Amino acid sequence: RACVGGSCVLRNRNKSLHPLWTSPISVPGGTQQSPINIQWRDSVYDSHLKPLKIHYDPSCCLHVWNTGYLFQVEFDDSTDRSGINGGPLDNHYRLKQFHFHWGEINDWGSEHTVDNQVYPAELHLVHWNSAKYQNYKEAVMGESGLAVIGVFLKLGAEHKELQKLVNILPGIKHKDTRVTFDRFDPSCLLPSCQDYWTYAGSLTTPPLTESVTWIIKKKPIEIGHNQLAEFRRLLFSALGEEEKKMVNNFRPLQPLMNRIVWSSFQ
Ligand SMILES: CCc1c(F)c(F)c(S(N)(=O)=O)c(F)c1F
Ligand SMILES: [Zn+2]
Repeated sequence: RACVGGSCVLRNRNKSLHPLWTSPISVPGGTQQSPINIQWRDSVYDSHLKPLKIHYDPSCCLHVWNTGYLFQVEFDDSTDRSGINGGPLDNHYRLKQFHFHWGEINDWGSEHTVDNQVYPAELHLVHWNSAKYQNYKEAVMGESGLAVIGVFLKLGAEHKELQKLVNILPGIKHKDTRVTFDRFDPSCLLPSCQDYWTYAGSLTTPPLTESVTWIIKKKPIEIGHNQLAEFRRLLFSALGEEEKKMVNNFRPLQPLMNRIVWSSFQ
């Protein structure tokens, strides 16, 4: 650490690691961090878990941008038009954005694992508690602030609707670039099976706050090899900087500690 004028600058000791992970990878004192390995046989069926109710209005879709760590599709969250409730949730949660995490090769890339099985990518749909908080920024920092649906991606048939998004990725190759993207309903990216696991966790990116109710779908969706290859053509780096491929943008597994993973199915 080089502490100048009270602000500590972490030295990036490891050039190949994305800057996000040269800082401590777990929050000091964090007791419910994400992602985790879900051990299927240790998960506990909760008969009181209701079906998750999901409604997304395609007209809420605004744009896609390259955050310098992943690409993110942003939604208009000024009304409750798009969101979720039911399942493990006590309130309505508004859809704010969705994004993916993936590897440089097909052998890894997801953040969560199931019985230590890794998937090549994982989709996260991020929602915030609009009954308890005024906006997303406050919800990120607060108790029961966020609900994130996680969907595993496996290689197989090309995903027709996802192709709409893949087609515009060349337009956001570099960090902080953005393109308009509208009339997209992300429920087309959910598996038809309703089964899910749920547990109390955190953001997997800074600020790593423990404000997330995770809802991890049991069944993966399929995407084509060429579609995942297109994700890997994105860059962490900005225009004019030395090119760094946007790959391996997942956080390492975190300890389960004193938590139970609940299942909506037997
Ligand atoms: C601060 C914006 C943000 C989130 F709110 C979030 F929940 C997640 S994640 N992987 O836990 O779903 C992000 F990756 C992320 F960048
Ligand atoms: Zn994520």
